[in-house]
Amino acid sequence: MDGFAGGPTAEPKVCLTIGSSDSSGGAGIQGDIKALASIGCHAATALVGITAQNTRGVVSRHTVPVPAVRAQIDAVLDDLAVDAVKVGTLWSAELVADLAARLADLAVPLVADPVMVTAAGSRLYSDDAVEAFVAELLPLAAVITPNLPEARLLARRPDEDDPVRLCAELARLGASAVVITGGGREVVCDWLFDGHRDYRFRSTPSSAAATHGAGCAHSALITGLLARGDSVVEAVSRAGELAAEGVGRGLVGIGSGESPVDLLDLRRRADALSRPRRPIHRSRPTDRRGHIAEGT
Ligand SMILES: Nc1ncnc2c1ncn2[C@@H]1O[C@H](COP(=O)(O)OP(=O)(O)OP(=O)(O)O)[C@@H](O)[C@H]1O
Ligand SMILES: Cc1ncc(CO)c(N)n1
Repeated sequence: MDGFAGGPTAEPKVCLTIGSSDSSGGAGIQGDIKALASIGCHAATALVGITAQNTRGVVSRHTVPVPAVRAQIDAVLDDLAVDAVKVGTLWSAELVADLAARLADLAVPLVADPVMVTAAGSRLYSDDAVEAFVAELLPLAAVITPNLPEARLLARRPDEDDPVRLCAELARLGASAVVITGGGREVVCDWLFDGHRDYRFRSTPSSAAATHGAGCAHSALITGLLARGDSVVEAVSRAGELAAEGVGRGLVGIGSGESPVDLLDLRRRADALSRPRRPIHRSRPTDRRGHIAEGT
């Protein structure tokens, strides 16, 4: 059972994710939708870019015009009661400035994942977008979630190896809370500064080469968990565990490069559907879904 025996007790929260399409379906907006669904959240989306991408890297990228991004965000915020917002790929300073202007008065948590380089090593930002992010979006965010190379770029500390010092520097630049993710084959450790204390969350590293989308899933999970009312520390801790599980059961075999994480446990779902169905005994004829046919 999935815990619905007595009927659902909580309504799904609504999260808006602002980011780019990944044609291979593992990261970006597609990854966010799956990660949010895995924790019972409804994902609304605003596309800022389109990548032609597979598990080996980004082949080409196209930006969505800033007014078209703004129109998507307005359409969602004007109608849906959004409980938290995530921002991913940065693309350009013009986009970052417009997002900051639109999101400045947001009354719900904003999670900013400054995606600059993908797991396969492809670059997804312009230099002026980094400066604009630090000046305009970073101060608005409840949490920022760079990985170690991204944290060095944002903090302008190219030689700093200590995540705790990088968290402190990003907090000094105005971030309310900073998570530096440290996925890897040998050690997996995320560092958090929540504005008060430093924390370290270790996960068991999965040797499976299925980390495509791990960072997007992690920040989307934090967004959904904040929407559900978790504190920053709780959300970061649980998101790290769930992301690590997603890597552990990642879809090795899909794509020849860095295969996608799996937050939705697709193998279990595929397996459940391929088992023979039990016959339905009813006195009246049923349709293919087992519904009793009308008028009989
Ligand atoms: N090999 C691994 N084993 C277990 N968990 C992992 C592994 N790699 C990453 N993770 C998990 O995924 C989360 C995201 O970490 P990672 O450092 O890979 O993000 P990222 O570099 O921003 O990813 P991306 O390039 O997809 O944006 C981490 O919190 C960690 O828990
Ligand atoms: C579109 C997109 N966003 C984010 C990432 C991060 O891995 C990616 N690979 N592609």
